[in-house]
Amino acid sequence: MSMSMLQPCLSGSTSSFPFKRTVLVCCAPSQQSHVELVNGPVLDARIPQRTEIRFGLPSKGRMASDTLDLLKDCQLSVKQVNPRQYVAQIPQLANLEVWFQRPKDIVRKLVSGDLDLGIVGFDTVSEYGQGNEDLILVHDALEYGDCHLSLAIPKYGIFENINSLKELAQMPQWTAEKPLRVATGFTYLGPKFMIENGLKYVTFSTADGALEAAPAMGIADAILDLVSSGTTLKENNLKEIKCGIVLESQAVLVASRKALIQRKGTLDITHEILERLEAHLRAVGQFTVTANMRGSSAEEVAERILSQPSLSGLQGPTVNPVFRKRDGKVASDYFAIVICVPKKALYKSVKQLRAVGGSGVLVSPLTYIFDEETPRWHELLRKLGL
Ligand SMILES: Nc1ncnc2c1ncn2[C@@H]1O[C@H](COP(=O)(O)OP(=O)(O)OP(=O)(O)O)[C@@H](O)[C@H]1O
Ligand SMILES: O=P(O)(O)OC[C@H]1O[C@H](OP(=O)(O)OP(=O)(O)O)[C@H](O)[C@@H]1O
Ligand SMILES: [Mg+2]
Repeated sequence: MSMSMLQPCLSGSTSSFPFKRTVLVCCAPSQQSHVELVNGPVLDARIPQRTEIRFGLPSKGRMASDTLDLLKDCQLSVKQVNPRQYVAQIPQLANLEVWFQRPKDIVRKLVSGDLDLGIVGFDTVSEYGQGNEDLILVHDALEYGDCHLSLAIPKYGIFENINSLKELAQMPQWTAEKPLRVATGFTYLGPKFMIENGLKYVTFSTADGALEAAPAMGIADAILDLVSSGTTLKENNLKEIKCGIVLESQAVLVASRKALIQRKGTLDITHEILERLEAHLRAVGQFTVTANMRGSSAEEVAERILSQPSLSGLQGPTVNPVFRKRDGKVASDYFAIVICVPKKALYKSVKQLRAVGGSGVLVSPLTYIFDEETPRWHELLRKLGL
């Protein structure tokens, strides 16, 4: 494992944008030409000229398949000719190109204007976006990729009785000459967190993976890495500490503010994607339940249903008369009822339905629940000042 020492950026700066552009002048003066090296994204008021809207999705890693599955569930299936082809289409969304990229490159390319929209983990937006105001969270909770970025220390040795960030900070061992050594891939968020929490004597090293090995190898005292199940920490004799969580993360939809405002069609496409995501994620936790109930009127049936705590549905039950012909007359002594029920409460709800006379109970999955309002859309317009 190669670990390069990083200078902890203890200057207190929270943003390293805009990046600088270096212009090298080479060749003899007579045949002078300019070679422009771009060291990083430049905060530029213009956006690259193109007519297509670009949507960045994770090309591999643990976010990749869950992202495609979510889009598919929203009827936005991505058509990719083969897995090594990095450009694809979503037939439902005209004029949109999907580009498969590594999550950190999605964030970098949103900042540089080479992508307009993207789905990545919130940790990646925070680490590689570095607070850049051009990045806008359109949907902050896509409900997969859950993890948290956390500081962890060994369970043994000098750390045996250390259980909080405060106790770690107060350990007499850390001095200017012998600072706390932290191994992390989060070289922006790590130092920022330490500064904000008043840890003065800290130094950082980085590696591309298997960071949990660093303390046992004697390379670091602590690590700052993503945790989901906690198994990797446990298997390497490490523990999390109180107040040691830097951020909670899950998959998010992020956009470039400049693209939303300046690139024709971006706002409309974002609206459609957002509406589908919100409506689908609301629906995921619910079932539609239909049943028949005998009764004298729709009101009387509704009253019986509403007497049960788990049967009120999203906005109360829908009760429709079922008409039947009896002795030559059309009558309705049966009613069809429709309610939405949280998946977790399904069995309880079915029992309550039966208790008030429900029969022929049908349960079906829901694809979307479109509300009148899309709260996140209004929030987006507000952020954009529109
Ligand atoms: N246990 C976890 N460890 C790491 N990432 C996780 C975990 N659980 C969820 N994630 C999410 O998955 C994202 C992508 O992780 P993954 O390691 O697959 O990709 P990557 O970091 O781009 O690839 P690599 O680790 O090869 O550089 C993370 O940024 C995070 O949002
Ligand atoms: O809490 P857990 O469920 O155990 O997950 C946490 C581990 O998963 C990630 O590593 P990854 O699998 O990406 O391997 P890597 O170290 O090679 O990046 C992360 O960097 C942790 O090491
Ligand atoms: Mg990884």
